[in-house]
Amino acid sequence: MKLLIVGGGRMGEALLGGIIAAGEDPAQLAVAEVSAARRADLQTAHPGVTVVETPVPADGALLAVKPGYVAETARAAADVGCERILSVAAGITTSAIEAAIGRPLPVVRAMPNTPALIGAGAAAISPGAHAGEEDLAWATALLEAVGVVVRVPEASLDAVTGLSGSGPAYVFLVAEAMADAGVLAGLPRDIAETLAFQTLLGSARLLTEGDAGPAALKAAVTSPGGTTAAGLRELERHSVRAAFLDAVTAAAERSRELGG
Ligand SMILES: NC(=O)C1=CN([C@@H]2O[C@H](COP(=O)(O)OP(=O)(O)OC[C@H]3O[C@@H](n4cnc5c(N)ncnc54)[C@H](OP(=O)(O)O)[C@@H]3O)[C@@H](O)[C@H]2O)C=CC1
Ligand SMILES: O=C(O)[C@@H]1CCC=N1
Repeated sequence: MKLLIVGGGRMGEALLGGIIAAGEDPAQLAVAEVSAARRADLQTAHPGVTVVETPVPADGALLAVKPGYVAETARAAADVGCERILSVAAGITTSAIEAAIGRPLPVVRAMPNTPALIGAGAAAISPGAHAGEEDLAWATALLEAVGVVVRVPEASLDAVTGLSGSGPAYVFLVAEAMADAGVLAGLPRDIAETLAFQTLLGSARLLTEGDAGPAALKAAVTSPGGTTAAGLRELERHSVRAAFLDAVTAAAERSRELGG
């Protein structure tokens, strides 16, 4: 096996689906998942992938279990002969994983996000004490198959978790709120959702595909004395900007707590 994913939950399956969609041969992939019901779902959704209850040997193991299970699953993957470990768990440090394994195996820590499922993920990675350039290149290639990857010092991974790891949930909340607002303004639900979701998609593409930053793009929508200025005044009055600052700060702090 090229890759063993330990934990076939929401993040594990998003990465599995993204990696297969990017062209990886399912016969080279295995998933170890404790829940029998999840194993059945995974086998149906991803034909050709080896779905097992406990880890099997692979070139590398990607740990996508809850933070509390990382130490035991890292040890189990190392014990069956996986040659390097990539953990995507919030908060759990490479030194904690290395201590759990008890011998110098390369460990890389990453924080991806669920848009990896459609190849639009954002991930940051950091090496552990025994991970070299080859190990980082392995982890980068894996995650680049499903989105963009940046390298950060490990101390920054909690901030990454608060911003882009948890970030899709903030955007989905905004999407819900915009669609609700359209309904409040008198639009049918399906039309409000189509317009709200496409507005988010188009705006994200302008941010990522063009040269202009958010301030210039916002100014281009905001006519003097017009509708957008009236709407933005309400967002500022409700401290939406401060709410995002607090949300990312709280999520980063929670990531630190999970590690402790
Ligand atoms: N969801 C997200 O958007 C993101 C999550 N992450 C990280 O990914 C990790 C997984 O999160 P998420 O996918 O949301 O969680 P889930 O609960 O959806 O998935 C974890 C899965 O692992 C299974 N599991 C638990 N112990 C073992 C074990 N020993 N061997 C094999 N499988 C096991 C769980 O089974 P059971 O439920 O029966 O215990 C569950 O199916 C977390 O550490 C999280 O911090 C990182 C970035 C984004
Ligand atoms: O909510 C969580 O703890 C995980 C980590 C980042 C996204 N989901």
